[in-house]
Amino acid sequence: MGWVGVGVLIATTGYFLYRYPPRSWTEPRSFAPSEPTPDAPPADKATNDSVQEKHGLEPSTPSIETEEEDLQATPKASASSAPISARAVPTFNLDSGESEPSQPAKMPFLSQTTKGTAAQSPATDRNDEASKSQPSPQPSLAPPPKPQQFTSSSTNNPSQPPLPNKHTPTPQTQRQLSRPATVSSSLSTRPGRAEQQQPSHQQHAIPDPSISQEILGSGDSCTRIFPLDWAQLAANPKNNLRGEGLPPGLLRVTPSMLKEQHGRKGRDAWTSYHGKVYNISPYAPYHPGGKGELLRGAGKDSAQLFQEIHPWVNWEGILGECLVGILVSEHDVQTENALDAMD
Ligand code: HEM
Repeated sequence: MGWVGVGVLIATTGYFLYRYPPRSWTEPRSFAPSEPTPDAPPADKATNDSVQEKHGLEPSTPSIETEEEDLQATPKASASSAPISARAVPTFNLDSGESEPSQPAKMPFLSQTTKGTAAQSPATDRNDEASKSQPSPQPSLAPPPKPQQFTSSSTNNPSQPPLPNKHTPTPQTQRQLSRPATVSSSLSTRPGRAEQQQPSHQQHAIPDPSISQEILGSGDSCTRIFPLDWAQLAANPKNNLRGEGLPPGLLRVTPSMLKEQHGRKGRDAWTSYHGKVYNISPYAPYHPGGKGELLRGAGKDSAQLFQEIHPWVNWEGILGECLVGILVSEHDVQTENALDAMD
């Protein structure tokens, strides 16, 4: 019997050596992934079982040979080494819990998605929220900067008294210094000023012309009114901006007549500009430079003053409705009067 067993062992060993020569032992994994079949593990198991059963009948089989046979028993048995070769390639090891934490670090564009899904997990929710709340650069979480509000109290110069008196056109005191681009651009030819001015967002009532007339006799100065108010006032044909008691046509105004219209003692303030005479009293409360500045030209020609200060301002566009007459010399008027007397 012993010889028979030895013979069977030699025969078996010779058969396997013939079937799987030793040179193929060094490359058992080269063909392992090429035969991954869904039923590989059962087939592998069955093959191993059959081998074990065979070795179970051979108690004298060396363990070294058994391991060699386990690895290379059949081609399907080689496929059983697929997990080993898969472990060698980390990208295929989806079951490994070690690769998941390192994945977001390698791929930042996936880290947010990973965080987003992980944030839904209660286990990692606290850590993620803590990490989000601390270094979060989202500006939407911060309150927006409070817009700067320009109120009459904030824009008014403390040294410059407001206009809460009887001479002030009532609805304009709360919006001094605010200028609409549309009106100002139409009234001024100065380049770049329209961009600096704030858009209008208010409705302005047309001031009562009687109030404007009331201003004429006042001694107020530094009245700054919204130019739109003056534009609306000038656009109203019912407002007699030329003054009370004047004939409908243009007057022939001599320098002596002009000098008498100085704006005091209940008289309107007239001024001349390029041969035309204007009643500047209605515009006084609306003059951006102040009433006192404007009245510096009362009773005389204002061309030089006007050109020195703001040559870009459209005089005719602002004071067109205030045109009283044309400036003539004293001699012309005397001659005309003499001719009238002769007739
Ligand atoms: C005749 C004597 C006048 C004087 C002494 C005078 C003086 C001034 C002064 C000091 C300013 C302020 C300038 C500034 O804040 O930068 C000003 C602004 C202004 N004045 Fe006169 N002014 C006179 C006549 C006029 C007239 C007749 C008009 C209208 C036709 C007028 C229309 C304006 C306008 C629209 C502004 C604002 C200009 C701007 O902000 O660009 N001024 N004036």
